[in-house]
Amino acid sequence: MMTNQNVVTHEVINTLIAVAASISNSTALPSATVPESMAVLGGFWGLPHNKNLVKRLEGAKVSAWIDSMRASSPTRAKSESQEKRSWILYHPSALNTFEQIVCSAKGKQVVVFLDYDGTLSPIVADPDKAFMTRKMRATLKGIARHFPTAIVTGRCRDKVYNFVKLAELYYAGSHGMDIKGPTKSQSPKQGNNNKAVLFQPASQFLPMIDEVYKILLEKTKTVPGANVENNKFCLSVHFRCVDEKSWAALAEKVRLVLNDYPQLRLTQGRKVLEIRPTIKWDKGKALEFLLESLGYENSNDVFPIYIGDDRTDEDAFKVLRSRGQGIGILVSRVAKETDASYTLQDPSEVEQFLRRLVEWKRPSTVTPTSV
Ligand SMILES: O=P(O)(O)OC[C@H]1O[C@H](O[C@H]2O[C@H](CO)[C@@H](O)[C@H](O)[C@H]2O)[C@H](O)[C@@H](O)[C@@H]1O
Repeated sequence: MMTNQNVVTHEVINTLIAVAASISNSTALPSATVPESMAVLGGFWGLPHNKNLVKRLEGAKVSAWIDSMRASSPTRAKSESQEKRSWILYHPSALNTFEQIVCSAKGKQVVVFLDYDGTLSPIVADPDKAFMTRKMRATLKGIARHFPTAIVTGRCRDKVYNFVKLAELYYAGSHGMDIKGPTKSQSPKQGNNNKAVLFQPASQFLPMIDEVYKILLEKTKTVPGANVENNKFCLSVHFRCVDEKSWAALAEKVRLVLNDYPQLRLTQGRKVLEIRPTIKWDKGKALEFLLESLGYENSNDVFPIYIGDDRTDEDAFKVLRSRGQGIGILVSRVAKETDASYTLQDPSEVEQFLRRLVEWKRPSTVTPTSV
């Protein structure tokens, strides 16, 4: 179905065609051959009068996804290159600058937001085995004792709860489209109120997501290593165990399926393509929703700390930047474009940072002197 929203103007189309033509190294179509209005089909530009151009545009889209996925999960870190050194200058280690960070947080309510995969658990080949260490769980427990704490993840909420297993946290699953508050309240603002917040802005998409999940399972079953994960309000197509030679073919299968679902969009993560509703909701909006639920909507006395490793975490880093509040910490060993202000290398550094936060907050114990 064509809506006003997905009809683009002649001018925009001409610009796109010129860009696409320059990408594919060919000449732009004369504007006279472009129809007056064209529908955007599932994020791909439908140009019925020139099939070759359509193919080139679609090809460009698929390779852009693949390039983006590669950039999100580089296979090895470049050694201390000039690029990395200057990146670190602008995004210093949150461990090396810990005193500076807590100095800015002094007198404010710290609220902790944590992505799951690649942040609390190391990246592994099998998404069902992305376990957190016991040490991380113990540290998280300590964090939740002192600060309101939320897990903000692309995963299905129930699945991430089964990994984390802490009832005192907020959980924002499916990229924030499924939010639930603690069932065991510890946060200072909540007192003993055990009422769980529940917010699901994409619930009308559930039947469509289920339908697309089944189609994708069927269409990708011939690609060795491909794995489709149902994250309730969104889906993940995993490329990690697929031979790189087959990536383009797998991405093309995904694109073809999505052509029939213009209400779904696609984002790229670490060797994963994520399919989700086109609603304006992301991890940044989830962060704002949670701050509001905690009563810090217009407060200057709050200091949110968001830690994440993925492109989807950038939405949350951007929100913090524009609010001018708190800090974003990117988990990465390699230089990446980011709106985060600080970095940590891997989940073990995340655990060290969180442990230092607990120690900072814990009242120092005075040893009684014996007479
Ligand atoms: O927002 P996140 O918590 O970072 O979730 C994003 C995706 O994470 C998971 O995939 C990633 O981790 C897997 C396990 O380490 C790894 O095998 C995969 O290659 C990574 O992309 C999760 O399985 C996805 O559903 C999430 O979308």
